[in-house]
Order: sequence, then C-alpha cells, then structure tokens
Amino acid sequence: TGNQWGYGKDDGPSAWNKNYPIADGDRQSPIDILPHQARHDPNLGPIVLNYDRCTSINIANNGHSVVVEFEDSDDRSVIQGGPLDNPYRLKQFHFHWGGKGCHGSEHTVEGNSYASELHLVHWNAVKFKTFGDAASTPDGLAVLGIFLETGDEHRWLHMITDALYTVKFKGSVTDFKGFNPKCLLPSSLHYWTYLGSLTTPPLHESVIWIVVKEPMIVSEKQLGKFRTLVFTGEEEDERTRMENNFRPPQLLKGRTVRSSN
Ligand SMILES: O=C1NC(=O)[C@@H](c2ccccc2)S1
Ligand SMILES: [Zn+2]
Repeated sequence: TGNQWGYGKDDGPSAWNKNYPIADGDRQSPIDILPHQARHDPNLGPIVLNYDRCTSINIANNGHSVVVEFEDSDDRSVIQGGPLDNPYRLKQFHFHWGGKGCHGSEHTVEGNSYASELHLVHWNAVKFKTFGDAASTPDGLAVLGIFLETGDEHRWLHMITDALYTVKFKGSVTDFKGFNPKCLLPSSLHYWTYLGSLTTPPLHESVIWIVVKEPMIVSEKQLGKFRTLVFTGEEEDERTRMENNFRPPQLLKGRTVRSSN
C-alpha cells in the first residue's frame, strides 16, 4: 500500500530513487560537512529559539523513528535568526541512530559520523498555510540538526528514553506533555547552514538546514534504549529492531555550506 520505504537492503536509501526520483536531485540531504571549506559568513546572525511557550503533545513510533509532536496552530514555539527570513514554527523532533557500537548520524563532519542525530523540524507559517505545503516547497522547512556523541549520561534525555517502552511498536502513540526540547541543546549554537532536503521520502528539496557544531553528550545506555524500539507493528510476526535509520551523505553538487562564527 502506498510508497512503503525503509532502511533495509531492499527498501533502503539506495532504492528510494525508484519511487522518489528526486533522490538523485541537486539539493539532497544529508551531506558530509567540510569545516575548512565552509564559508564563514559574518552576516549570519545567531540562531534564536523561542521555545518557552512550546506545547508538546505526544510521542510516537511512526515505523521510521520516534517522534515528539508539538502544537503548531500559532507561533508559540519558533526558531528565527541565522539564515532564516521568517520565524519557523516547531512541528516535531525525532532522532536517527545506528546499531550497537555503530554510528548513526545523517550528516557527517570530514567523513566522521556521530552516534546519532536529533532533528527539530520547523515550518514557515508566514508563507504557507499548512506543514504539508511548506514541506513540499523550497525553504518551507528549517531543520535544526544536533549531533549526539556518547559519553556521560545526559541529565534530561531520560525524559525521552523513559517513555520509549510505551512506543515500542510502529503506530503506537502516547501522551507526552510538558516537554521543552531546549533542555536537549548543547551550550553553543554555532552552526553550519546549507540548502537541502528531507532525508526521508518524499525527499522534498524544501529544507534550510542548520547543523549545530557542538554535539550533545548522552550515555551508551541512554542510546541503547532507542534500539529497544522496532520498525514493525505489534500485530506483525517479525520484530525488526529499529536501528540504522539514517540516510548516508549525498553529493554536494556545487552547494556552498556557510558557517556562523
Ligand atoms: O530532517 C528530516 N528527517 C526526517 O526524517 C525527514 C522528515 C520527513 C517528514 C517530516 C519530518 C521530517 S526530514
Ligand atoms: Zn530526521
């Protein structure tokens, strides 16, 4: 039914161009970031996150990742500044991760990948009426990418990992109120920015990417809890562990990556 895609051998990133030919497009994501080739742009101001009145709604397993959705009917939680001309509303955040001992970030830095990557997805509600419209139009979305590196335990990530057992199976959704993702961010928001795409089908080339340089540090134990999720639904026979749900880096095709200071 529909265009089912995944991260396996037959339905994974190398097969996506069959149903989504834009997979071979000119502004695909993620990319390998080469800091020394990024253009430092003094006109790039700081990223400003106004999340203090954000309203988280639920946490869900959509068969590809674990997603926390937010109320986006007004400008209560927005990102602005940096490369953005308008405020963009927070819609959801989710993660991409690897298998045990394997890294799973989507963006890489000089060929190095991190253990995981957090994506905070925002949409331009000034120019578009719906998230769907924004997601299918250039620069309709702004995704803030944060790398996760293993080390000490993250003091707030347990609020997410403690809820993961409630969304083990594809299609499960549970209430998740009162969570402000600002608690997940590293101390510095220095970033790289470039024009790219969704990193999953439909791979629309609609994203202004803002990738934060400083990773957040989480423990291997915390990361391991993401791997207790499964791609499959409760009613299905097989239990396919949810891991390695990342797209590898795509060709830059002449794009410029800019760097805040
Ligand atoms: O940064 C991205 N990560 C994803 O899983 C893609 C996506 C696709 C649809 C909605 C939200 C995000 S785009
Ligand atoms: Zn993502």
